[in-house]
Amino acid sequence: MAAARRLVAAIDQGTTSSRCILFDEKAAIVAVAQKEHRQIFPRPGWVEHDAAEIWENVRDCVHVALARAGISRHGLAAIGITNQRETCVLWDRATGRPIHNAIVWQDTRTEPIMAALAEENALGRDRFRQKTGLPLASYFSAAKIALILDGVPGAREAARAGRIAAGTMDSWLIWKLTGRHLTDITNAHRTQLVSLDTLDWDEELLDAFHVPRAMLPEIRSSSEVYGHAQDTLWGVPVAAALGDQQAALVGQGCLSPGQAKCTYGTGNFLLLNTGEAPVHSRHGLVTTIAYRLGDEPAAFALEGSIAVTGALIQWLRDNLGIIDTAAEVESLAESVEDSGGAVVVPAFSGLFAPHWRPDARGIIAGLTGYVTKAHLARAALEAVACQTAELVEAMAADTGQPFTELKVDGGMTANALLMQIQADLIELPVVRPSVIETSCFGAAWAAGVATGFWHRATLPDSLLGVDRQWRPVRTDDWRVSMMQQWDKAVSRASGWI
Ligand SMILES: Nc1ncnc2c1ncn2[C@@H]1O[C@H](COP(=O)(O)OP(=O)(O)O)[C@@H](O)[C@H]1O
Ligand SMILES: O=P(O)(O)OC[C@H](O)CO
Repeated sequence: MAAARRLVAAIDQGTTSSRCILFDEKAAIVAVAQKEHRQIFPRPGWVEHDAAEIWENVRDCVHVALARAGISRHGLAAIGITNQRETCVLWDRATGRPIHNAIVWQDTRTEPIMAALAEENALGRDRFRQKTGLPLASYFSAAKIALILDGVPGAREAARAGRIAAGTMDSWLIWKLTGRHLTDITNAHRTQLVSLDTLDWDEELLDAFHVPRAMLPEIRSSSEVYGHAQDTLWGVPVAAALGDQQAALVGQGCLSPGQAKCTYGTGNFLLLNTGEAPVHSRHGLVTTIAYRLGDEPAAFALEGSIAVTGALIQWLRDNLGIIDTAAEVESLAESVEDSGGAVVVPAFSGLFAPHWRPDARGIIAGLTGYVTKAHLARAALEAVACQTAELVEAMAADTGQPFTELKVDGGMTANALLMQIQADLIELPVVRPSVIETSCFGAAWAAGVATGFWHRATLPDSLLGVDRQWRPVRTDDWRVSMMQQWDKAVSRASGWI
């Protein structure tokens, strides 16, 4: 009998969809399965997901991917998880059912709680930031957990008594797969309940956000065997979890200080590995945990987070109907030479880095009768590139070390026009690897290393080659005028509510 084929499965539980990708030992993609889930918008600024639906989708994706690869669970060496961060779910430990929809990272309803904390809590705005590396923003999970506890009758008492569990999506999936309540440090930190000093749940933060410790998972490294899957995936080791942006950093092979990548998905996230000590930003970036591989010390990163990039293209498709598919935005935008003076600021959830303006809302500025849907498509791509250029600049200012190139990945990097605009705006080469699913690959690699499928010394980027590069071609004048227009539009969008 032929030896069973050994593959590693990455589960990527993203904002809009879940997918499973199977990699072989050469990091080649053997099979992919993907399923979208409902975006639930109960009110403006509110965004929810049904965690039970997500679990079903994840399970289906794994089984479809296995079928496409022609293998059974016996052919799987390990499962690694990567996930949308900050989105959190509370469930009943006895029934395993969520007690409320998951509240998504983009949801802005905790803004008043964060504003009150900044004013009233003894820690104060600066101390929160110093302690956690994160600003007081609705983006992070802690206040979302408290909001559910206060909104569901009896939930707070049940949580104190240990009957309700809370977790980010990694934790929910590990629970569903293995029955164990764990999370990895990269995800745990994004709740804003972990201090950078101890890398553990922090009593002062738990108190400030009114989150009972009894409901929180045990914090583990990003790469170790957490447990073995049950039911139809019986026995497969679940051996890695990383927030999707951290997983992309790992997948791009940015395992040394000074290495950075930008992922273009629903939002954009630029992460720079800063090594074993946290670096605090003076330019609106956040300090985050990059990864902790088994017993190795944790690595930190500086992060620039943009809430809306790919989501803007989805909005053009789903809400305005000016394109049928996300990919069509490229040919539409290419049919014109510029945006015709239109500037889009997609501040749907306020503005994240480097501005942190919860009071901003989206605007389209510079409209005249000349502007067509093609100009809007181009303005949308320019908005993505301008926001990213701001992050590159902030990071260079924080570290005093300008990048020499920008490594990119994620769904939007299929858009060559966007990549060219990006290279022109940052005046640097933009480099795309052969596998743009780097979050999945990073999670697969971390799970593979934990189970001996890959050797720790086999660095992820040695398995991935470069697919394409874009070099800057436009003039300085063009770049300066683009950024000036952008700054002007950002100031108009800020303070809108
Ligand atoms: N060719 C394209 N041009 C522009 N945007 C695209 C293109 N293809 C996909 N996108 C956008 O990229 C996002 C999907 O990327 P992906 O990395 O799968 O995101 P996520 O992991 O956040 O769900 C969607 O928001 C979609 O609108
Ligand atoms: O689902 P994605 O890829 O848009 O990622 C979302 C981020 O993790 C939010 O912090």
